[in-house]
Amino acid sequence: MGIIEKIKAIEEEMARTQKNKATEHHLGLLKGKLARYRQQLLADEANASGGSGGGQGFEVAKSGDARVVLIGYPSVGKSSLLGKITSTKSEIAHYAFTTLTSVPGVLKYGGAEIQIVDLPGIIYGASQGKGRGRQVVATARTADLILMILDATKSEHQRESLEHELEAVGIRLNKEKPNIYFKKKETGGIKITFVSPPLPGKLDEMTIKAILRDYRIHNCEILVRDSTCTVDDFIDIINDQHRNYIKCLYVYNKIDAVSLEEVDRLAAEPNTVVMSCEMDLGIQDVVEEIWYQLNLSRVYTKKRGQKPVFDDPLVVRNGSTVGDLCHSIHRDFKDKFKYALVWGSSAKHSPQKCGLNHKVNDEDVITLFTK
Ligand SMILES: Nc1nc2c(ncn2[C@@H]2O[C@H](COP(=O)(O)OP(=O)(O)OP(=O)(O)O)[C@@H](O)[C@H]2O)c(=O)[nH]1
Repeated sequence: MGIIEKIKAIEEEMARTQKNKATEHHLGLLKGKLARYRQQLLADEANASGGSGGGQGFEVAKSGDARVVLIGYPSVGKSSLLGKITSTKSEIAHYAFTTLTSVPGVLKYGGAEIQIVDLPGIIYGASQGKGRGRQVVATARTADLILMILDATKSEHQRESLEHELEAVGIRLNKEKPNIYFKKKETGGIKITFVSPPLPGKLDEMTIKAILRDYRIHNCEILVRDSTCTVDDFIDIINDQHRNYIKCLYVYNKIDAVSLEEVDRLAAEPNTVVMSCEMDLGIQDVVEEIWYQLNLSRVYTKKRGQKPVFDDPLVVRNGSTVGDLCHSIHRDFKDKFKYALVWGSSAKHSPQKCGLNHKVNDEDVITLFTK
């Protein structure tokens, strides 16, 4: 039996099996097997095409301060959005499948440069290893944020099927890595510890052991730190190098074509923004939400006696320190650092004299003094 047939067979068996106390353990084992075969399929595909992410027009060099990847079905308005928020123009035609290669565009936000990549609207079937879908997924893995563009006039099915595809290839949306410690060992057998007893229906010792046997793991240490962890969480942890935890913003386009009630309903969903590219509605909200989700801060530098440079900020993660800023300038810059003057919301008074441990805020201005 080929790998695709094996995957199909397991999926069918899972669909047939009723979920209850007696089948819980068996279902867990099936899930583990499914993850293993899917992994193998993706690896085979990558080898066959000569490396991960191969193919024409897909390998987009990462540039700028962050990367946002647009995913969506054909004709939902991805090209229209890209045309509105970035400096790259892509052709818009009134028929499906116009975007065949990924078009990197740059979104400028207060001097920060965010790379926006539009992927072909052909993601469906990716988890079955179907050609381009798999390449789309390889690029999606490199995203700091996924923008799932959805058509407000279409059914929820579009969102569910995209989520399912991403899920099947190991991309976890808006989810933290499960709180389970796992370390393979050379000897010593299997040691499993639960910080608190597992809740009913959650991950239990018997299922862990069965999955480990299936994965041919005979020596390891496991610490389940959270009693709400599920079998799926455990499978993610043992397949950790093939998992990506990525934030996702759901963007519903074409709200001009649905009722106000429907717009309200969609807008109230978590991690969701609504817009109409055609009517130029909500586009700025999308940009602001992208910036917010990326969790970045811009810090403008200023030379002594001069005005700050507002078009070329240092861009760092929220919560970064002056030390992190120095590091982003140059690896060795910290060694030369004497002190900094900071203006802005992180400063107690303007300017505040600070050391390397001072935490900066978005839009602060800084002057660095060196030895
Ligand atoms: N009613 C309405 N139509 C829109 C809106 N935005 C885009 N469209 C239409 O939807 C169609 C597809 O738009 P594109 O921007 O090419 O969509 P795409 O997702 O890039 O499509 P592919 O290139 O096929 O992946 C075009 O005919 C647009 O005119 C909108 O806000 N409202």
